[in-house]
Amino acid sequence: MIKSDKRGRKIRYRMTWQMEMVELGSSLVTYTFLTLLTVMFANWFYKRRQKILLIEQIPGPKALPILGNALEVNVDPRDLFQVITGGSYIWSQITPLMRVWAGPFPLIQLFKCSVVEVILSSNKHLDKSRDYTFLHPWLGTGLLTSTGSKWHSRRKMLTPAFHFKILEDFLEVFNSQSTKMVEKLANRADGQPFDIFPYITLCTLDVICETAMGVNIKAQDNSDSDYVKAVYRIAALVQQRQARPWLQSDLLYRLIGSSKEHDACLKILHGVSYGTIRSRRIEFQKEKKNKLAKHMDDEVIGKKRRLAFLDLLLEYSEEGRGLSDEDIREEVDTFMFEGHDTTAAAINWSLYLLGCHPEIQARVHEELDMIFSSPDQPVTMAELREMKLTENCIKEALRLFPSVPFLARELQEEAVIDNYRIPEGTTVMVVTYRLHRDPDQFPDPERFDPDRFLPENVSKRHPYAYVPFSAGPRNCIGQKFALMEEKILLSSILRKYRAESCTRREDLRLLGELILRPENGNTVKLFPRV
Ligand code: HEM
Repeated sequence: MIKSDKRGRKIRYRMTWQMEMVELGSSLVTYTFLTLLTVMFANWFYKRRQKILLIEQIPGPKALPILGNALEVNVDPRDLFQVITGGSYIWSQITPLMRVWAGPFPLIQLFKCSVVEVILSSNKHLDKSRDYTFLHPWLGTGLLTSTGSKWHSRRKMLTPAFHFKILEDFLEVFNSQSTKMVEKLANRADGQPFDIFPYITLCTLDVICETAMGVNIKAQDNSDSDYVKAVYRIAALVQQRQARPWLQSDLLYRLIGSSKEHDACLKILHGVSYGTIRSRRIEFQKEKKNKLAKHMDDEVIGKKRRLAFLDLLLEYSEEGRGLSDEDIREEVDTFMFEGHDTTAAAINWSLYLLGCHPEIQARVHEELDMIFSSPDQPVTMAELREMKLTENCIKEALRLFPSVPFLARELQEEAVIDNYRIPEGTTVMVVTYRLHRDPDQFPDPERFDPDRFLPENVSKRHPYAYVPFSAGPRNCIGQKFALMEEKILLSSILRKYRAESCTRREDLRLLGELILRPENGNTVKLFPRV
């Protein structure tokens, strides 16, 4: 071994046998490590190659190495939805499923009911895709975004909060909040065009807070809601990240993305949800004490207590069943978002389409006039059951403009779809917007025709042809709630007013971020019905 002395002269030392052993040992470790790394890389490379070979058999557009098809969707965010659905339209003419590359990640889009059924009906493919991880800073891993055993236990825990008995108790809130909305609209019912979207959104926000959270936040009295603005902005930011692979690493997002704006939105959103939990916790404890003081505890009167959503979570946390404040917060954020934005969009789309089709609106007016003796009569379960045409209009609006225009799962094991082997780890996306326009299931698909939902027509269709609430074990937990709310809010507007839509179908611009909305709001003219 050669070393230098203080003056830089080379000196040859004799290695002791111990030193030689140490050197040999460290070389051995290095060689073993490098060999292991090479084997692991070769193994990874081989497996990836196998997957790519399988994926490449599925029809789809040509893709660049590493970037895949990402550049094709690197467009103005306002154009993204049209680009995605435009591409899917062309491919849906020749194949029920299509392959694209989201950067280095394969993504399979499904457009036909037979292939959608394979995924949605399965008990195996329940995990959400990596696109949902960009929602984690906001929604944590609440019911919408969680996977595996956490999702199972939360779903089981929260299902009783949507029991029909509880939904019936919510009728009072649906009625009172919709009355408030209709009163606010009275000032606008002068035949002048205005955007009705915010009126409906604030009403659905009030509804979800008062029903599920037990807190009246009076959003309708504060038309300039920071919460709603933050929801819209964060949805746009999340979608940008999903579409652009170079913004997906947290580090790069901090360096070149809009992370400051994202964090500012989070501050507003979490501020509202924590505030809601605090208010309800205080009320909930007061109510419990009062009940005890009056010996009104439900167990004493021999009835099992049914708790609405947030009370159920608070009860669980007080019983020490492993629900932290953070756990409650993520569910509250999930339900506040899923529970108001989806329904607001659906009511707006129904009103928009009825405003484009005066002849169908006249039939709805007729139905409502038959059911209600006065425009102010509160809606009960009996009237809800009778609103058949109104319900079919809502269903048809959800077909043409599903509030959730696509959803995605990540395969935990290989799936065979339309004879193609799709390997584990692949993202599979149901393009609901395209599925609902399949001419084999919905002839003349762009036509608004609520009679498609008459029982005799429904029975002719494939059960997975229409899935606005998703389907199977991971379907929407709030779908009954949503339909009740939509029928009450929409009918409360139409009992008092006639609506005319100011935007023609051919001029519509769609914004499909997390929720499908008209880009420029829903401009209508309202006229009082006399
Ligand atoms: C028109 C109204 C609504 C539509 C169209 C709708 C649609 C959907 C869809 C398509 C999914 C599946 C999403 C996915 O797999 O990524 C879903 C899930 C969910 N929805 Fe809704 N939804 C509506 C209203 C509501 C309401 C009112 C609530 C709550 C009160 C709600 C709560 C949820 C939750 C928590 C999930 C996740 C369920 C799970 O993964 O177990 N939704 N919804």
